[in-house]
Amino acid sequence: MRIAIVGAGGVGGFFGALLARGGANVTFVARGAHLAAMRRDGLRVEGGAHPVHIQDVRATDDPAEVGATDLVMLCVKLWGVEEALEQIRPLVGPDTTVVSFQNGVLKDGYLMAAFGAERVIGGVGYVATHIARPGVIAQTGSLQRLVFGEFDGRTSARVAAFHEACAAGGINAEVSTDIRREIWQKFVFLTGLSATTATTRLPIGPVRENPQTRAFLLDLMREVVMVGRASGVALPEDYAGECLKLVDEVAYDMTSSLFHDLDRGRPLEVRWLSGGVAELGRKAGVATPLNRAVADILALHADGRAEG
Ligand SMILES: NC(=O)C1=CN([C@@H]2O[C@H](COP(=O)(O)OP(=O)(O)OC[C@H]3O[C@@H](n4cnc5c(N)ncnc54)[C@H](OP(=O)(O)O)[C@@H]3O)[C@@H](O)[C@H]2O)C=CC1
Ligand SMILES: CC(C)(CO)C(=O)C(=O)O
Repeated sequence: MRIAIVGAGGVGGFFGALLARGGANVTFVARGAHLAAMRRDGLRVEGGAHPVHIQDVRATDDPAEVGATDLVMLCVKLWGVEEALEQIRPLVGPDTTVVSFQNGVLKDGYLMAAFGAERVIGGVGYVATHIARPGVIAQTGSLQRLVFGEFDGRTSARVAAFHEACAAGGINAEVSTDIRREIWQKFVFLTGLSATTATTRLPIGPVRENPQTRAFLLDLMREVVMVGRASGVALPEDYAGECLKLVDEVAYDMTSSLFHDLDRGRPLEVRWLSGGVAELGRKAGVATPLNRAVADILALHADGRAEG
């Protein structure tokens, strides 16, 4: 299977390395020092249970060199989507499938607008990773999981083929018949985790142990569930409670991609995460004071530091 990974960072670098290890024909679309290091030294994943080193990495900053592929995985930050979508047009032919493993619930709309709904399948990625240094992805904990599927829930040959490629690389991959709900479930978990770790500047361990920050986390997630339900997503009413159990299972020192970006002075995705909850809540008539407060507090950092 010919797979183009657009954005070879925490998510794209990690899952792309596993797909390449499993035998898929993977090309990374990358840039800057990270691209140079991958070309020179290959791509490494460190810190998790199973370190990976792919020596011969196909990587480019010019999608036209690659041409149409079977599947494109979009893994850039949400603030970089517009630029990336323009740039990757040469990767998308009549038979190409496009999937985003970005966070949030608005991402697939961007893909459908750019390439047509028929080319897009839905996806969510669970992993705690970041670029430690050029050419190297650092993983915290052992969580790694991809869930994907057709938006109409049917089983399809393209989803089955991607599932096979993931399994060959050792990815915990699942096909969903209700991918929209999966995307929202991840949104509940992620906005809780990212909002609390970024505002406290601490990993999830201490946040979930302290009764006050634990209640804050639960209430943040409850707001997202209410917005999802009001938007027609079949989330169980007590889904935030279920999510809290998931939060209790992740590594004590796990943070979030938002935390890493804040820590490094990079632009934040908060507009699409807690800010997205507040915006969707406003449209659906659901009050979201906690998510709004998180978005307002982090607004001063949303564009990153000049040197970040
Ligand atoms: N990291 C995590 O643990 C998880 C993240 N996510 C989500 O996945 C998405 C990606 O996050 P993450 O992997 O952390 O992001 P990273 O910043 O680690 O990686 C993105 C990479 O893509 C590169 N990039 C951006 N635009 C382009 C472009 N036009 N051409 C070539 N390369 C480009 C970036 O380069 P540069 O640095 O130069 O901008 C960077 O190397 C986000 O939506 C995030 O919320 C989901 C699950 C887990
Ligand atoms: C919460 C986590 C680490 C889980 O995948 C994530 O998606 C993120 O931080 O972006």
